[in-house]
Amino acid sequence: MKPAIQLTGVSKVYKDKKAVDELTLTIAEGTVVALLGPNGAGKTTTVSMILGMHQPTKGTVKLLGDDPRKQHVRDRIGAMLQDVSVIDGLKVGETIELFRSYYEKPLALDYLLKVSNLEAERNKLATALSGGQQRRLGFALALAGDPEVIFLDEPTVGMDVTSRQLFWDTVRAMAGRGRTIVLTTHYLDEADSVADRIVVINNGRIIADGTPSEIKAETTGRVISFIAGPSVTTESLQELPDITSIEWSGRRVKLSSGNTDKLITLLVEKRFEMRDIEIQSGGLEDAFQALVQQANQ
Ligand SMILES: Nc1ncnc2c1ncn2[C@@H]1O[C@H](COP(=O)(O)OP(=O)(O)OP(=O)(O)O)[C@@H](O)[C@H]1O
Repeated sequence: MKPAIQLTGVSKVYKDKKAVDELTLTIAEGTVVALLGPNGAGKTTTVSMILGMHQPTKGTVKLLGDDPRKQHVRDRIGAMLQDVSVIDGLKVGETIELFRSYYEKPLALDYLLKVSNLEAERNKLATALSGGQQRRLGFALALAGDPEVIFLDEPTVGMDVTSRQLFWDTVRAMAGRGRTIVLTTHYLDEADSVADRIVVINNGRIIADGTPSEIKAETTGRVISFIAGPSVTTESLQELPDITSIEWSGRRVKLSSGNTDKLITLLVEKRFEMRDIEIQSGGLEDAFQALVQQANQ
């Protein structure tokens, strides 16, 4: 499989902050890759270097085998970034038409309106769209030139459930047509269901890389959850060994651990007040929390 994106020893330093640290990553054509990481991990910086918007302090970036700033490369990529800038005075349909006119073989206007769920807004001024609708317009604009590589930076923020579903169906359909898709998201369930590969970044470095099931398997962690009695506090739980994360939802507490057998024994021995106990295999969310926590230790 030919690489669509190649980063070799890429670093980006802003004044005294190393946002990206010696990142080496190859993304094959036709794959959907999710870049995950906590706030400030370096995801957006990485994407902006792949797009040629920022220059690396060190290392090399190749997009479709060449410098991302070259016009023939730019013509073959589409990006939906966090800020969508709409053009004053243009309607939705006109905005999409304008973007289509930049490309040799654009996708049809009707198709773009359909997949962005903006058919009803076609004659509205783009500036009059809601935040979620503007993001969907950003998606239509990113796809306008039928790009070979598509970048989606936190694409579904502010989208309603129907638009989100349609959005991911379209992304999968684009991947089915051999397009390469790189996305960043904080919605791990979306990454789990849509990505072929997940790359976890923390402090500018890759801390895990694999299929969603490989990432989940990497942390053998499982989850114990129970409804906690009044005496159970975060502090009392933190005294127990092997807990990788503690999450509360009302009085239900969810504990992730690499050794749930030992943990449940300790919880019983130490007479923690518990009812309605459940033990589950950890999902991507738990694997992600555990990976970031391990990396920060
Ligand atoms: N233009 C800039 N000048 C200085 N520091 C910057 C700049 N852009 C990013 N940074 C810093 O670089 C680090 C990585 O930021 P980046 O936006 O790439 O993270 P991210 O993983 O995309 O985060 P988020 O999930 O919050 O979007 C952060 O510490 C951020 O404060």
